[in-house]
Amino acid sequence: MATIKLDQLAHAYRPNPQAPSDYALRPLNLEWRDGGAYALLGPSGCGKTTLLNIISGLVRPSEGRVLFDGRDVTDVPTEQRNIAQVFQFPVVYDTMTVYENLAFPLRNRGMSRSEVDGRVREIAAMLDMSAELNRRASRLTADAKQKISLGRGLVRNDVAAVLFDEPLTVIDPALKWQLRSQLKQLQARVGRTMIYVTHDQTEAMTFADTVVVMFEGEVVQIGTPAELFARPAHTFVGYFIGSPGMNVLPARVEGDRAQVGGSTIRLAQGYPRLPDGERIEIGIRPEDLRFAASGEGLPIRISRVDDIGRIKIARARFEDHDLNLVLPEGAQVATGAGVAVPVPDRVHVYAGGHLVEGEA
Ligand SMILES: Nc1ncnc2c1ncn2[C@@H]1O[C@H](COP(=O)(O)OP(=O)(O)OP(=O)(O)O)[C@@H](O)[C@H]1O
Repeated sequence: MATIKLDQLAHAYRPNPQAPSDYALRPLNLEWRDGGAYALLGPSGCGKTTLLNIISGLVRPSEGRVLFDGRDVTDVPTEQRNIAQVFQFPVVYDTMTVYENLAFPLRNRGMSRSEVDGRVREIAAMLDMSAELNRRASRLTADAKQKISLGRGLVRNDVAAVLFDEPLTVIDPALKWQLRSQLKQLQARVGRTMIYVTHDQTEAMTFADTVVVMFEGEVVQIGTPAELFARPAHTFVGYFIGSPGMNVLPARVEGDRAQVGGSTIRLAQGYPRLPDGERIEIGIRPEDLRFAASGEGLPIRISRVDDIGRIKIARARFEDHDLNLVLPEGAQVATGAGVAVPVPDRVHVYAGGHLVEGEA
């Protein structure tokens, strides 16, 4: 196990990068705690795989260093980094049995027969594969093969970290739920540093204690699932996490007032130091807007109410913008006019996409 530190790291696939957009990974400093359960979350093309491959050594960063427990491994090849990696698609030996597949990484390291047997049976039990140990891998479904890949990633207990790159892509949706929570339990039990790459917020939130959110080659927020939800550090985080995502509205902010079109929204704090020339927006979660038929609030017109079971979502227009409100269970709201009342201390202010701290 190891603490993994990325020091002034950046990566460009093209030579002589100049503009930020030339980088697949923009400069970052990041420390992955020993034994932590991390998710690396972001949309397609944001640089997740690049970052993972830099940690495993498949890609050499064009700038900066990778340190394992303080040791510089930037130029150390993958095989010597002691990393287990699980990919999107199964990597198994078809001619071997499930048992032999799981035993392979251990036998390779010269572990004794009884130790190998103990580890293989333990991992198989964790993955509900004990009954299939003697079956040949070629006879198994894609789901089962991917479970073997997961098992092979988890079977060694001497690895610096286990890296998962969208490991549940080929798994049947019903089994996905089960495997996702099993993986979380496994992580807690084996206590190894694990980094799980995904573009699926539910997968990230279920697996990780700490979620690292990436957007356009940049790490835009690192936090617990609750922190990401409560205080998105970037408009992208607000939009990407939560269902529906945060409402983001262009605004003019002066002191403790935000102006959206002809409406004024009171803020919990003042914002005297907003940078010049940046796009100013406010973000309000649909959960932080209360609907009222009339009274003080933002004038809205509800066009549709979607009942999605536990909650209802009102789709509305406000000052020429779309606005979503989450309505509590049992709320009876018809389409038409009303007001939306925001919780003042949950209205966030953003400049150029990044959260700005208010001043009391
Ligand atoms: N070998 C490569 N050569 C050149 N450009 C690359 C290479 N690999 C990735 N890129 C580019 O780097 C950027 C980041 O890609 P990366 O695969 O790291 O993103 P990702 O978030 O993992 O996306 P996905 O979820 O689609 O795999 C993208 O613009 C991609 O086109």
